[in-house]
Amino acid sequence: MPHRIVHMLRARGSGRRPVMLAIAGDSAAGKTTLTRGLVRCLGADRMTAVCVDDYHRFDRRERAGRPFTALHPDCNHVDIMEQHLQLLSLGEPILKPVYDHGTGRLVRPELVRPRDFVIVEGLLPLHTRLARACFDITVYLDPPEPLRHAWKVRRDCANRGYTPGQVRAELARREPESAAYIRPQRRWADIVVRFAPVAGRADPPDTPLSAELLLRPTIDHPELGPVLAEAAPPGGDTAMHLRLHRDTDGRPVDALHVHGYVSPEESGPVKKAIWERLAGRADLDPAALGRYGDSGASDPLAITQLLLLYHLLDADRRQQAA
Ligand SMILES: Nc1ncnc2c1ncn2[C@@H]1O[C@H](COP(=O)(O)OP(=O)(O)OP(=O)(O)O)[C@@H](O)[C@H]1O
Ligand SMILES: O=C(CO)[C@H](O)[C@H](O)COP(=O)(O)O
Repeated sequence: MPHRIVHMLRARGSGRRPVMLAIAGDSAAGKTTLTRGLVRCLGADRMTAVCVDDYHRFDRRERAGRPFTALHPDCNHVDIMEQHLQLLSLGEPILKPVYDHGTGRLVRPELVRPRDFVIVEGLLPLHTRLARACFDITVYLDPPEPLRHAWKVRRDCANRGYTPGQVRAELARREPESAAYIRPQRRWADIVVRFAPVAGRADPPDTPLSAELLLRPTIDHPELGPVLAEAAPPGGDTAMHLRLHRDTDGRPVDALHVHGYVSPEESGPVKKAIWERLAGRADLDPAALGRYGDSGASDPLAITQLLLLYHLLDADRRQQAA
């Protein structure tokens, strides 16, 4: 059982090993946006970010003639990705392949030495049991499909040389593989994050998207109830709350909602309280959180990133105490 051996090796290893965070999701689900803020906040000298789309087996031209898309496990070196995740999780360097999204070509591999924290984002980081065994924290990004499609059209046309019609045709071609290989990874996430507009509200057009975070009991989350109650405005019209949801398997699960229209008076104390739980880390840069696109700023995104920082530092603290 190789995944059990990975669990054992990671638990037994003496000395510090990297804390591993997976961020899985479909193309243009927001993985890079979430990752970028974490790296900037914690510092690139302490955090390594790896994109597992680099393990594509075929370049864009070769893929065009195949019966599957970039989402299919057969279109990726999943076995090599697994080997590399195991090495990174034990603190060992890898020679990682590199896929250039601008040109669609596979280029010269790069040496990656894991720092204290490693974020692994991409299409299939939670696809196999062995890959999943390498992570301390797992996240799945789950925006509504129409929003993700709009993000993908905009991004692929601006940065990857596609026309809107090409992107829409590719999204349609990918749908069966999204259903078969990408979306099933949601099940393995400790935290499922959905950025979306709030239905039925007529907020000004630049209002950030709201965030809904399913906080599954597979890891220990910070106690947010009292913090939210304290920050709630008088009258009880709250823009941030914890509710009990039914997960896809019917089990109850906490869901944290942070609405895009949240006021700084309400979000400020909650951010401060989570920040204080980060053990007063003066070395973190809070200004890096909540940024998207060229100049967008979002409190729901900042709070999502703060919660992930909490988990990264908490996993690191537990590991050092063990
Ligand atoms: N929370 C958010 N609020 C507003 N826009 C967002 C948010 N998250 C992502 N976006 C926008 O969606 C687009 C796609 O995001 P991003 O590049 O982070 O996705 P990705 O999952 O890394 O994509 P891929 O895996 O295909 O490279 C970007 O234009 C980004 O600005
Ligand atoms: O799903 C994707 C993640 O970004 C890409 O589309 C995939 O990596 C292949 O890239 P492209 O076809 O744009 O060269």
